[in-house]
Amino acid sequence: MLYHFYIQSKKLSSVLRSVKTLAKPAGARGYSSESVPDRKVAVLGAAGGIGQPLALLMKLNPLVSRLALYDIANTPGVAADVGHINTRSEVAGYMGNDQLGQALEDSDVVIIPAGVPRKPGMTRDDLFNINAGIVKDLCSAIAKYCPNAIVNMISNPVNSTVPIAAEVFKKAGTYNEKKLFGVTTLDVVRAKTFYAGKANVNVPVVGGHAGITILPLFSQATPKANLADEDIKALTKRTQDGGTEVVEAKAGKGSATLSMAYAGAIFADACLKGLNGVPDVVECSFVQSTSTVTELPFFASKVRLGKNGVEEVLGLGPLSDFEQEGLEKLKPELKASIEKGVKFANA
Ligand SMILES: NC(=O)c1ccc[n+]([C@@H]2O[C@H](COP(=O)([O-])OP(=O)(O)OC[C@H]3O[C@@H](n4cnc5c(N)ncnc54)[C@H](O)[C@@H]3O)[C@@H](O)[C@H]2O)c1
Ligand SMILES: O=C(O)C[C@H](O)C(=O)O
Repeated sequence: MLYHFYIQSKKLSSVLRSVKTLAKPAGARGYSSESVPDRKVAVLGAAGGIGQPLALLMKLNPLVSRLALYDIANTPGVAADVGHINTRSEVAGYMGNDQLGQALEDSDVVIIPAGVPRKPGMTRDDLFNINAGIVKDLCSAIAKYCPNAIVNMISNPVNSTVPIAAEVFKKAGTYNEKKLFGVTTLDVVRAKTFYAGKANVNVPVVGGHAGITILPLFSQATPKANLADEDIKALTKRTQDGGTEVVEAKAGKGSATLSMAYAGAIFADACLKGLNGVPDVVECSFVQSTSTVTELPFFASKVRLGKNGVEEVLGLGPLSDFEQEGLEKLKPELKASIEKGVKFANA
């Protein structure tokens, strides 16, 4: 079990090895002692199903020096618990709107898993009415207290919450398209797992984060398995329905939390590495897009991360006929979700 986790966790190995490596000088981890920058990460929704294991994984990340855990309830307990782990970062818990500013001040990266999860029979869009307001308020506070932070949006529906965040930041005059990310890493994690069992593969997943808007590009998998078209179709559907598979298995007790915390920790780690100047950090993410990718204003693409957030949004690359068809099919739904978010933020 642990062995499997190790194999799957190659990208997160620096995080998971941190307990051991923290006993060594910082230089042993690829940074000289002087060059390990001070980095504050805030998790909003830190007492939730994703928030708690994500707080744990961020506490294990040696790139984090300050960890702020914010929620509307229960953060003192989570912060006390996580804070006893003897790794680099100092942990502080913040609870309630009065403490949100303190939680956010000076943050380099803000991760948002705040909001309600799905129950069986619901779509992610069914969460819009509650989560849109939560995200809008949290983003207004980000604009006020840490306008330069990188934002990792986990709260669903990501296809709409990211455009909401963009509009809030635009209104506040703080929008930086290079620093706003919808976290779609779980789609990549699933595509890799379903495609190749436990092996270390790379599969880009583009589009958005809901049903058919999730488009895994198995034709670009490396290393490539020799699979029949029917198998690729089945893998695509399973990746698109991965969230629903977990929601149904949890039978009313929420959606993916542990795999999401893992995925969120990988993405936040990539953002921190980019900020710290580590070269060639590439992850898929739902970001502001351009006509060189598609006509849609936001789209999940391979993104090169750097000191300022997005360094480069990479093109889609060659698509198979099946993927090209999937791309055309997803556009109307993704466009409508983006427009719904924009309209809500400007109402
Ligand atoms: N992007 C993805 O791939 C992905 C994957 C899984 C889940 N999600 C989404 O993440 C969200 C959270 O899921 P969960 O399972 O952790 O839910 P959860 O209910 O277990 O936790 C949510 C937490 O958010 C907190 N919260 C609510 N309003 C808040 C506010 N205004 N400020 C701060 N915190 C607030 C709650 O108190 C709770 O602790 C859901 O919207 C879910 O759909 C996204
Ligand atoms: O499916 C959900 O509602 C949660 C999340 O978006 C997921 O993909 O697991």
